[in-house]
Amino acid sequence: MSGFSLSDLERIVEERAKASADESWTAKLVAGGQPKAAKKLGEEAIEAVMAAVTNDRDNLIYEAADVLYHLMVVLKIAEIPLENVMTELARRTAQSGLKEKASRRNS
Ligand SMILES: N=c1c2ncn([C@@H]3O[C@H](COP(=O)(O)OP(=O)(O)OP(=O)(O)O)[C@@H](O)[C@H]3O)c2ncn1[C@@H]1O[C@H](COP(=O)(O)O)[C@@H](O)[C@H]1O
Repeated sequence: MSGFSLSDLERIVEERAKASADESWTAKLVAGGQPKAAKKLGEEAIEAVMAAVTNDRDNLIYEAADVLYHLMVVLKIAEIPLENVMTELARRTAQSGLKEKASRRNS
């Protein structure tokens, strides 16, 4: 166990967003605005998908880390605290994903 959490990453992103864009990738992404940052998240997600479908375990771990980091940057730009996402996930624990999907189909 690394002991490192998404909350730690959120704090780092929050802090580094204030740095100069010359010395921080985070600050550069934030300064570039949401369309660019979201596009980067999409690219990293596609790289993770490719690693998954090719059973490239090591690369999937690497790309998943890229996805989580870039998602944290996108959430930061959107001013959505990680806590809001965790609250939504917690709400979903009340129901199975399959049941939730079926309830949407019936509505
Ligand atoms: N976790 C990350 C993190 N993950 C990925 N990246 C950067 O995201 C960029 C991804 O860009 P690219 O896809 O072009 O890079 P790549 O994947 O190597 O390139 P390809 O081969 O895929 O084209 C790289 O520059 C990575 O270094 C990250 N940059 C920062 N962090 C965290 O943010 C902290 C602060 O970083 P700075 O903001 O740069 O100070 C770091 O200490 C880390 O904790």
